[in-house]
Amino acid sequence: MWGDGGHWDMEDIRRWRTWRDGGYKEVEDTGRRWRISRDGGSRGQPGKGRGGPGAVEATPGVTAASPQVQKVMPNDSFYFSIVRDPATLAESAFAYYRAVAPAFRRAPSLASFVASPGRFYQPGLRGNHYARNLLWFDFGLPPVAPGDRRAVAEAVAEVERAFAMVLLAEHFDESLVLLREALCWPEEAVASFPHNGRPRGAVPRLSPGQLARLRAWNALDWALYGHLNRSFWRRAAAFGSARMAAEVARLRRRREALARRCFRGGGPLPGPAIADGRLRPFQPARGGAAILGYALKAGLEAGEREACARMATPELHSVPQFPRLSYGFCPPPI
Ligand SMILES: Nc1ncnc2c1ncn2[C@@H]1O[C@H](COP(=O)(O)OS(=O)(=O)O)[C@@H](OP(=O)(O)O)[C@H]1O
Repeated sequence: MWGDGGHWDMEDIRRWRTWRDGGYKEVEDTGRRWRISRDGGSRGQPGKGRGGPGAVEATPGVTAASPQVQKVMPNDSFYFSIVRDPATLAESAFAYYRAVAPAFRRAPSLASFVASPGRFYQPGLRGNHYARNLLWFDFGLPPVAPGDRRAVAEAVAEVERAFAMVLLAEHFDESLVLLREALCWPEEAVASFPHNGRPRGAVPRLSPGQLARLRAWNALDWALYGHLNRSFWRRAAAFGSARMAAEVARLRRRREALARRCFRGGGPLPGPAIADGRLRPFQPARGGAAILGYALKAGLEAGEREACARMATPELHSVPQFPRLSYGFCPPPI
């Protein structure tokens, strides 16, 4: 994603900064931990992305939903987030957060964790939020029993109310097309590259049975994801399938051309092969697969180099630049 990414754990950060009225304001974390992630939570006044100069926020976790955030964000802020199938999210988290989640660490392998996660999981242990219902956690939703259908439905409705749009990681390009449309962004605004990926071959293939087990283990996330997935496809249908296909194809062509122009090797490289520390993605502990990033081609002229570097920069280094990039472009309504 364009510099987003939750592989960066920000548990120790108690404040985050947001841009408004030409200056930075610090927003106090309400006390619980949060992380920049592929999903997140925020209340505020969603759905008014059109027509105003309001900020655009791809939110981090729950604390973005706090009244403190609402105080400093413009009323017409456009809040969006992104979710992923909880089964593949769980596999990714197992690979990435093994060192910090006791439930993952205690399991001798992914297969044994998937076979009986309850054997290794103890609720409340520091780091175990990575091991169960991570989307739910990141959205800051209250802990409810998965069988409590009413409570689950209320929590899901709250997310739907808070976010003008929730994207799907599995359909990242379609998501970018819809986001661009909602915000009247120019095409170049969504020219971006996947970050924090793993080399092909390093991602284990889960069997249908394993996928089902992980979805059952993450039942709250599965309920949330199912709902948001349906909303996403309703929006995509309204956009039009032929139009979507054409825009996605154009986005991919643009990305390929940019990759050839900007990056050494024309694509992602394992982090350790990237000499520039500002472009090297964080590498998780405990011998996981190398996380991929991008190295710039030699000989780029200054302007191009800066543009390429922006797209190559992992979230760890690019988050501080977010505020100045956060603007919508829709003309005001007449
Ligand atoms: N553009 C795009 N399209 C599809 N998939 C993408 C994209 N960008 C990132 N990714 C995948 O997201 C995973 C990394 O996510 P994050 O950077 O958010 O990190 S985290 O897992 O939340 O910590 C990581 O998934 P895994 O490889 O399964 O771990 C990335 O491959």
